[in-house]
Formats: sequence, C-alpha cells, structure tokens
Amino acid sequence: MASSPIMSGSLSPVLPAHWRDFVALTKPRVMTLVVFTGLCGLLAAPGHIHPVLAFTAILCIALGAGAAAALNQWYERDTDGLMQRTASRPLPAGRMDPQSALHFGVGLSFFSVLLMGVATNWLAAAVLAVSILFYVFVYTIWLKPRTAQNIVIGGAAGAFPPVIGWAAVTGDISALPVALFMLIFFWTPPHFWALALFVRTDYAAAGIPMLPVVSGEVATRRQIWFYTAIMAVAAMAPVLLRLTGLVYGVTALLGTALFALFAFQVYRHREADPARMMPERRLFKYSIFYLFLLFGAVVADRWWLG
Ligand code: HEM
Ligand SMILES: CC(C)=CCC/C(C)=C/CC/C(C)=C/COP(=O)(O)OP(=O)(O)O
Repeated sequence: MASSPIMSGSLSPVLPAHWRDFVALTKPRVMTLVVFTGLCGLLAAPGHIHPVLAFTAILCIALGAGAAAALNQWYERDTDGLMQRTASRPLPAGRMDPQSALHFGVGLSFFSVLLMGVATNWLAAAVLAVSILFYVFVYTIWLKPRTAQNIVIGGAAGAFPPVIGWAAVTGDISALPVALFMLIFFWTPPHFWALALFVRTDYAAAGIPMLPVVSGEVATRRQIWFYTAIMAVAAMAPVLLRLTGLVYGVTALLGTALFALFAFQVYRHREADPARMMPERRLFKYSIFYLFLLFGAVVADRWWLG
C-alpha cells in the first residue's frame, strides 16, 4: 500500500507499513467477538445458506468491522497518541502514514459491503453499511468527542452483526435478531464503562469526555448498575418471548445473575486508584465471556434442540 517513504504529520519519514500493522488497524481481538455474534446470528437463522456463502458473509462482517476500526484509528490518530493504552498503535507510533490507513479503511468498507450484497443479499449489505457508517460518523466523529453518552447511542454500531448474519440467510429481519441487537446494545455500557473506570486517566489526558471523566466515578458505577438491570431484561426477553429454548434460558439466567453480581460489586466499590480496581477489571473481562456464552447458547438451542 505505502510503497515509498512518505512524510507523516510530523517531520519524521514513515517507512512502508508492515502487513502486521494493517492487521492491527482492524482491532483483531475486539473483532473476534463481533464476528462471533455475527456468526451466531447466521447459524441461528432458519433456512439454508451454502457453506461458501456463509463463510463469505462472515468474512464480510470481519472485513467491514475491520475497515470501520481502521477509519476510527485514522480519525483518532492524534488523541490515540496521548493515551498509554493506544499510543503504540500503528498511526500514533509512526509506523504507518495516515493516508495508507484511510485508503485501507475506505477500500475495505466498499469491498466488504459490495461483496456481501453480491454473495448474499442487499439487505445484509445495507445493514453492514449502516453499522460501518454508524461506528465511524455517529460514534467516532460526532458523539465520542462531544458527550459522555457517546457509547450509549454509538454502541448501536456493535449491535448490528447478529442482524447482519441473520439477514444474510433469510433476507429479512425478525424478532430474534432484534432481541439479540437489544442485548448487545444494553450490554455495551457496562462493558465499556467498567474499562473506562480503570483507564480514566488516559481518557482525561486525551480530553475525551468519557463518563468517569465527566460525571465522576460514583455516577459511572451507578450507570453501570442501571444498564446492567436493563441488559438483564434484554437477556431474558428471548426466553419470555419464546424465541429461544431451555439451553439459552438456563444459560442466560445463570450468566446474567453472575453479571449482575459483578456489576453490583462495582456499584458498591469505592476506589480511586486504577491499579486497585479489581472488581472493575473482573466485570470487564466477564462481560466479554458473557456475550460469547449467551450467543453460543442461542445457537446451541437452535441446533441441538431444534
Ligand atoms: C461503542 C461500543 C464499545 C466501546 C466504546 C468499546 C470499547 C472497548 C475498549 C476501549 C476496549 C479495549 C481494547 C483495546 O485496548 O484495544 C474493548 C475491548 C474489547 N471489546 Fe469493546 N467496546 C465496545 C463495544 C464492543 C462490542 C460491540 C464488542 C463485541 C460484540 C466488543 C468486544 C470487545 C472485546 C472482545 C474486547 C477485548 C479485546 C482484547 O482482548 O484486547 N466491544 N472494548
Ligand atoms: C460490522 C461493524 C462495522 C461492526 C462494528 C463493531 C463495533 C462498533 C465495535 C465497537 C468495538 C470497539 C472497537 C470499540 C472501541 O471503542 P473506541 O473506538 O472508542 O476504542 P479505542 O479507544 O480503543 O479506539
């Protein structure tokens, strides 16, 4: 992509980026769960899809999400350089010139959406396009630098993958994918704010108005607990609406009870030192496991119990 040394914003030359930096630009670790939820949406959907097309659909979700992550990092290359957690990313570390990242992100966005449309259907492609646009324009550019409620609304971007996976098979959107969207939507605030509590000094240094920076620690803990309660309702909704069966029901009940326990511990905890925020780290880690677990259970229900 960058075939010759190019001058970046600073005065130092940026050498052609290594392929590993392009992979890093897609935030591969975060995207594993994004892709998994998309895959589960696809596997839970009624009807048949050829395995090659199913693989292509999941590939498109991965590429689209990776493209959105690249555009997010292109836009935030300066503020990323101010935070310890993100300073070593390819752009702030000066291992890649911004133009390469921009071209990579835009090119991959178009490619993923077009391939999705051609391989499956244009509804799935349209929802993929909306999620990329939502993450880049609504979350990254509009809300994130302006309001502490950024992830409440902006988090919707990450809730689309199961809808995309489902639509790729069925060509429509029905109650279960909407319920799965709601689950991720209300899961996002506790997931992110648990982390934001122990990296708040980073966000403060970069001037990003995340909730713990703007409203303080106690308000953030209260909000985590509040959204956990709504998330619990969203987690049980598929059972109450009889969209899923016993495997999901039992898994969601136990998994959500543990989530609520960890969130309650965070709510009760008072600690200003990020190094000692163990309940917050535990909730953040568990939030990831939780979503893998519940989405896995949705598929288990559909496949093994019919
Ligand atoms: C706007 C909504 C979200 C925000 C602001 C957010 C924020 C974050 C941040 C800042 C990290 C730390 C990652 C790093 O240091 O690179 C993280 C980790 C993670 N997030 Fe989220 N997240 C959001 C939504 C999601 C969604 C929708 C998913 C998947 C369905 C997800 C899955 C993950 C995973 C798997 C990790 C752990 C990555 C690792 O092991 O390093 N996140 N999130
Ligand atoms: C299909 C499709 C387009 C899916 C998009 C998935 C999506 C929106 C995931 C959000 C997860 C994520 C990396 C948040 C990071 O927040 P941040 O960007 O504020 O984190 P940072 O501070 O690490 O840059």
